[in-house]
Amino acid sequence: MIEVVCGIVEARDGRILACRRGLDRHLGGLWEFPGGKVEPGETGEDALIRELREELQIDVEVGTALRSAVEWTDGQVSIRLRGYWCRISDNASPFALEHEELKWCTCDELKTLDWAEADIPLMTEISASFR
Ligand SMILES: Nc1nc2c([nH]c(=O)n2[C@@H]2O[C@H](COP(=O)(O)OP(=O)(O)OP(=O)(O)O)[C@@H](O)[C@H]2O)c(=O)[nH]1
Repeated sequence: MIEVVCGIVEARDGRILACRRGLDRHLGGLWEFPGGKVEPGETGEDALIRELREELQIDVEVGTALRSAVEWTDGQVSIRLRGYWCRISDNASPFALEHEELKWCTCDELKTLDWAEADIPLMTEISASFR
């Protein structure tokens, strides 16, 4: 089981960052929350800070973890996905080094995107927190 962490990156205006995976990657073209695999010796928070620097060139403050940890497999790849709320600093703007597209979304816009399957339970929890 591969440990994967992702960031629910919230801007000041409450919008959340959705990222579309590169077309040539696993689950290419689907939407995800930015993040990646936890390396040996890293905490989830460490991995998230590293990944968001590497793929979006942003620094974030990592906050609380979502309650849902999602176990998902397609028969070849098995992951445990954990999400953390993150704050982006005021003047930072993400740059898509690895993603096909980035989008700052309202809660309603998030629901319209075509998400990687493992992200659906995270989405449900996030939507509930906006009610
Ligand atoms: N980052 C991320 N990965 C996700 C999400 N949902 C989901 O199923 N995954 C899957 O989790 C795995 C980890 O993804 P990744 O490719 O971002 O990780 P990485 O940057 O460390 O990988 P790499 O450098 O080995 O390609 C992939 O199989 C990816 O398809 C998500 O919301 N965020």
